[in-house]
Amino acid sequence: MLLPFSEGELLNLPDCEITYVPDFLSAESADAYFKEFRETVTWQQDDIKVFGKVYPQPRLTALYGNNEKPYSYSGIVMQPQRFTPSLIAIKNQIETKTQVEFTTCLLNLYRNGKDSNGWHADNEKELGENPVIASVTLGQERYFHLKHRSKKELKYKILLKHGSLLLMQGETQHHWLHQIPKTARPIGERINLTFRVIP
Ligand SMILES: O=C(O)CCC(=O)C(=O)O
Ligand SMILES: [Fe+2]
Repeated sequence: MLLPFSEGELLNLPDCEITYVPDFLSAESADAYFKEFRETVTWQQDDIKVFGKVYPQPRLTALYGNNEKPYSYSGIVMQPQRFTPSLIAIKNQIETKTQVEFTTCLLNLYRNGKDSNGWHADNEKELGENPVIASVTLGQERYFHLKHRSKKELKYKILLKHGSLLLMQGETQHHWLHQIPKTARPIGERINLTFRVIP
């Protein structure tokens, strides 16, 4: 994947390849995209199964793509809708930087500080051996936590700001877990777009 260092910060962590690009979108286009996706995406709340118990997922989601391939995780199977022009525009902007062609975008809406995304790796088998994930943040900034699977002392957190891009690639999903924790602070809504490759 091509990404000149001048355009992003490669996190100084072992066993992973994670790049943060804080100013990926201008504030104006990030504002406009937030408003558009908030209003026009058909957000759904699925149930997830954790240790045999069923809970409503603590955020809303939607799936878009340029093929018919479903995406399955945590016992949920999502069918994609066709990419919208705005999702295609953002995807093209990411592809220019990364030289990777993305097929699918999972959108997350965190309505407030109680919404979250628990510890996981994006290692579903449809994503291939070394998944490439391009994650765009719109709206409220939230912390993104990382922890190494076996070296328990290795932890990291990064504040993902409005209009930023975070790229995970290489062996990242084999060795690290990530989460968006809850926060007790009164905060606003955040939309996250995670572009993925499901060939
Ligand atoms: O909201 C985020 O920044 C992370 C989302 C995520 O990890 C996922 O959808 O797999
Ligand atoms: Fe993830």
